[in-house]
Amino acid sequence: MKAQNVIEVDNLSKLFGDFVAVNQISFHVKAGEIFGFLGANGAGKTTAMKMLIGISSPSSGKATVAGFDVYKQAESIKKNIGYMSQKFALYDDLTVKENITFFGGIYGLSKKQIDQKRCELVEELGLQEVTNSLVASLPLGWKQKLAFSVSLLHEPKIVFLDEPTGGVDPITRRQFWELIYKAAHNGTTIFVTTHYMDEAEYCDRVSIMVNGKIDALDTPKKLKEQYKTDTMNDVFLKLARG
Ligand SMILES: Nc1ncnc2c1ncn2[C@@H]1O[C@H](COP(=O)(O)OP(=O)(O)OP(=O)(O)O)[C@@H](O)[C@H]1O
Repeated sequence: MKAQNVIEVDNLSKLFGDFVAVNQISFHVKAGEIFGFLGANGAGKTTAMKMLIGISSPSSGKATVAGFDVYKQAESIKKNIGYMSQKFALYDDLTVKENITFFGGIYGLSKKQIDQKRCELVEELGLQEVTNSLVASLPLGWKQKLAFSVSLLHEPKIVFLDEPTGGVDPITRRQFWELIYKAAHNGTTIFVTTHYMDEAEYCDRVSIMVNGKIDALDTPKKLKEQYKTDTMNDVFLKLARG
């Protein structure tokens, strides 16, 4: 692994029977980068991400995450990353405090570390009034911000976010992205999938998957120049429509 790359992917593929869900993708992500992983529904983003977080073995190709091989060192990958998706987030039937304590324990933090992290997190997110409320009772945007912060409890090198802001309004999404910027500023690498093109504009670099392949990869500025458009939305539409 080159020193500055925390994710290196080389010709990675995943087949389900005869169906090629991920087709020989190659890219790298640098330390501290916010990397947007875009594609239409069914393009293969989640399948690719599952290989990178060590829960699905590739059919062929190579990849390392945080310096660990996805085939042989999946357990080390899991210890060095954070993960958040719409489907896997927090426990609705535990309180804010209980969720932080539970996940802190899963991530191997001591009681002292958990208490300290909980104080910082509650302060940062302004959750003082709701620490003993069930997560189920919180607005979705608060749940997302809390889930993101919980995914960073063990200070992972990389955090993988699979459509983290689905279903909330643009202002709440913008607030979520402020947390992302802060984490990136502190050195955490962000790998994020999204269907919101305003969010694609916030990324350092963006890849766009079409039918299992990466058809474009660059900074939002360069992609807009290359496709002669003013918005990432138009870049996306040009690629997705072929
Ligand atoms: N376990 C599986 N078995 C068979 N096919 C699968 C499996 N998982 C995913 N696929 C197929 O692989 C393709 C890519 O799916 P994937 O979920 O990776 O897409 P995606 O880009 O994440 O889409 P979305 O934006 O809707 O989440 C789809 O056609 C999907 O039906």
